[in-house]
Amino acid sequence: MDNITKNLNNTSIDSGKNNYSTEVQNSTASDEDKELAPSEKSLLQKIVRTGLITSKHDIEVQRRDPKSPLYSVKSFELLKLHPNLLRGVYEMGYNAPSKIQETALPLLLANPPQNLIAQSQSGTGKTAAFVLAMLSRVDPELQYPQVVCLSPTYELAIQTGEVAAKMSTYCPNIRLRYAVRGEDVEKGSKIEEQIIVGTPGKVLDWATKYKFFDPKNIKVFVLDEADIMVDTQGHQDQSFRIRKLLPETCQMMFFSATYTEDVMRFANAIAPMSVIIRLKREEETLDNIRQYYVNCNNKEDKYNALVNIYGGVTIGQAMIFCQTKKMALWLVNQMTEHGHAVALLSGELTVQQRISVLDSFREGKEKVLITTNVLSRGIDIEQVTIVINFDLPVTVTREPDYDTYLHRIGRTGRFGKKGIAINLVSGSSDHAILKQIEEHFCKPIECLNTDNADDMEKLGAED
Ligand SMILES: Nc1ncnc2c1ncn2[C@@H]1O[C@H](COP(=O)(O)OP(=O)(O)OP(=O)(O)O)[C@@H](O)[C@H]1O
Repeated sequence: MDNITKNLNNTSIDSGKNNYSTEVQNSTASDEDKELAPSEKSLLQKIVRTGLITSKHDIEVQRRDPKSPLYSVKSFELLKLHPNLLRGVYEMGYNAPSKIQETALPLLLANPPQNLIAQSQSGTGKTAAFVLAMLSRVDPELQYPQVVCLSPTYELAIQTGEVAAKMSTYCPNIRLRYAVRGEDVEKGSKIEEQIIVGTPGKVLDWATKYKFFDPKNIKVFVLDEADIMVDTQGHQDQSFRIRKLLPETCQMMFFSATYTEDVMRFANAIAPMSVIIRLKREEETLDNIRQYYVNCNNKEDKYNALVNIYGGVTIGQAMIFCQTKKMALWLVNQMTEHGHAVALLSGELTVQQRISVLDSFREGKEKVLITTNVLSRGIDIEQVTIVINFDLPVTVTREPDYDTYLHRIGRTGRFGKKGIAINLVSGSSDHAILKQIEEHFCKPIECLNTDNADDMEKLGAED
């Protein structure tokens, strides 16, 4: 990744000049009862009944359903983005903002700046929401970092930077620098790019040890996957130490699909007077992701179920999650021995290997990616139609890890597309965990018999 410093090219953005109000907080209420056309109603019923969501038209219908996370009453024009940013957004194929985008953006762009702690379901466009806010706040005339965005993993930092690069295609003077493993700055020099996207350790080093930028100039601080940043020991220390270096007035933006009560309290303490956008528990899982479980006796049995699914469904692409690297490796060996082309991404690969595996999977060279929790969050690959939990996500004390479950299954069903999540369960403890997950999210997880042709047909029909 030599050329990781990206010049996010073209014309300038006059940030911070828009005088936004917070009227958006109530913006959806007046349109709540807007009547749908009969054809839209019947399509909606079909969606609710079958979970079949495929076309752009379906997404447009979801935009009109007040219960959908894609619901929006505004256009991007009404969000008063800079025309050059707007051009970039439309060029990315975004026709209208999602619910989180139309709610968060006016708050994030209002003056004086205010802090925001935002929750929205996986794949509903949080990244675009905070990236647009970051880009809008930059003063392109100033050649030093003004925005810091922290991601929990290398892959996610790169993905976020790539979204920013695309969105700012027509903003030539805004530039971004990645602060991730393998990236270096010449000793004694200063970073000139206005935006830093990176992982907490590297950003902290650059700010304190090497003094590559002055944290006092930072006016926007974004924590993507905020809950894990606040909740994981290493990330927490580093994120807080960075926060302490920033000016009191620095605008804080926290985004995630999940927050525990503790994390929410903590976030509120470090980002005082925040506006909070939260979901109800039953809103956290997406209806467009159908959830199943398969009864298995042991890991060999799980492997057989997997092969049945693989053979029985014309899947787009699948991500398979294992709890340990060891299990992931075992599964990769099993599958390759039996002639299946699969990719493996786990934490011990080098960063170059990780990016190359992900690129290859993104390009569709492998249909199956076997991984661990390292890829459970944020990764956005549109063609992933099935997520399989080879192992259920559990904590070290073998309690259900609800948040990881939600993030893992959220790798499919991106932005209103349909998706399937299949849990392979063996033994009574697995069953108990699955039951708890089902009850926690108040969403049914149906039994699937992979040896039964009817069941497999049902699955195939939803593919
Ligand atoms: N307004 C929009 N119109 C069309 N597509 C969009 C829009 N906003 C985002 N998308 C697309 O939706 C997909 C999911 O968006 P994104 O990755 O931002 O979701 P997220 O909420 O950050 O997900 P996660 O919780 O998994 O991190 C992406 O492929 C993105 O390009």
